Amino acid sequence: MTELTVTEPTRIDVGGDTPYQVLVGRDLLGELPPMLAGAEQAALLYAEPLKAHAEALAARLDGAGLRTVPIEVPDAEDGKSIGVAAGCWDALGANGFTRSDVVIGLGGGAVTDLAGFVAAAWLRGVRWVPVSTSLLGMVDAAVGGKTGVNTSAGKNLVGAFHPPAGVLCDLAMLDTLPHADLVAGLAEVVKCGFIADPAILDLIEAGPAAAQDPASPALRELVERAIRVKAHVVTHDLRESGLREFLNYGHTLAHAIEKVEHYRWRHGHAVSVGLIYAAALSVATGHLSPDVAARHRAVLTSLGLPVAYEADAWPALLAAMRVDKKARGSTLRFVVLDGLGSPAILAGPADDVLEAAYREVIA
Ligand SMILES: NC(=O)c1ccc[n+]([C@@H]2O[C@H](COP(=O)([O-])OP(=O)(O)OC[C@H]3O[C@@H](n4cnc5c(N)ncnc54)[C@H](O)[C@@H]3O)[C@@H](O)[C@H]2O)c1
Ligand SMILES: O=C(O)C(=O)C[C@@H](O)[C@H](O)[C@H](O)COP(=O)(O)O
Ligand SMILES: [Zn+2]
Repeated sequence: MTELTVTEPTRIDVGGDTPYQVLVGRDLLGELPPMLAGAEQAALLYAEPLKAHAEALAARLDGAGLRTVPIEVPDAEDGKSIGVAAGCWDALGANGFTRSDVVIGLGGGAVTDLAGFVAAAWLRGVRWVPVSTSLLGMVDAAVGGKTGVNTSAGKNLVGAFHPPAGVLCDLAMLDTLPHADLVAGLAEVVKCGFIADPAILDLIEAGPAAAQDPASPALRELVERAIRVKAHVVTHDLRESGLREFLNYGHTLAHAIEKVEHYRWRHGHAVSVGLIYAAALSVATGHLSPDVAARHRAVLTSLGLPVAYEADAWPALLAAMRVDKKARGSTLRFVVLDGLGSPAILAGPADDVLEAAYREVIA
């Protein structure tokens, strides 16, 4: 008789005022109903590529005695708008959602950011659970309670800190994730390697192909390591009054690229270019040695991530960076590296220094 090995999920604790667990494993949907205890209804937000998964999840929730209200939203960044959120609130109202009911976001980071924001504002805050289906969502977006939508002025400019009741990272979901989206998620994993856990970089360098294989033990280890980095940070600084800013390494330029590209670039691709820029800025301001900056380029390139952007985009990028959330008045603030695992804040660099660093990024 063949013996079946049941692998228990890894449970990663996130602390703070409202502690919760991030579960990582395969075939985890059975873990969801206990997280929803006390709810009569669950709104299930998803986008079209996850429709089959949403139907399966709704059937499971119905079987557990919950009335499921499926809400299909536009895919990817098209769903991260105040108009889409308003449509979701209309659906909650039409179905009489009360404070004991829950919102579930089934999808990548875009859907879970939207779902969390819908939950944060409905009745001034109801429970929500992200069921993360993309690599980027698992290692980053679903963890930490940053929720929100984009506005015409920029990325994630409206939102709320609203921690979830729990997070499901079902690695089996990655089997259907397009390869380009999987690789995009690795940019945030690499970010965690540089700001906090260099073992991540060693693992990727030892096997860039395994890092891109959803079924590999290497990818599971990368996922868990990146989640632990984020869990530690948000446990100690949910509202980004200090430590949490370091998770924004590479993001000042990344968000500007996304805006200039009208959100048609993947977030992870923009972060990859942003990491090259942040490393170059760290070198240009005397924080970092050039060999660590070169390691950024080597690791990201080995994964097939983009490391360059257009020369003539600089004025538009600089303008977009001025509404970065880390700015204080007219002073731009960047996350830089003093060394591996040693992030710091650079405040008010001169425009010519910013432009000189950008030359390292030009295609
Ligand atoms: N809240 C946070 O802390 C935080 C952190 C990082 C990123 N983000 C946000 O997350 C978003 C990026 O997330 P993303 O990279 O997951 O992009 P995404 O949510 O746009 O998903 C990318 C694409 O993959 C599809 N997809 C997702 N899972 C799938 C699956 N299992 N099978 C098939 N298709 C699947 C989606 O439908 C979409 O078309 C950005 O909006 C970014 O700003 C938020
Ligand atoms: O969780 C955080 O804090 C981060 O900065 C993680 C980032 O990877 C993520 O893209 C986040 O959404 C960016 O936040 P923002 O406040 O700069 O919009
Ligand atoms: Zn990010």
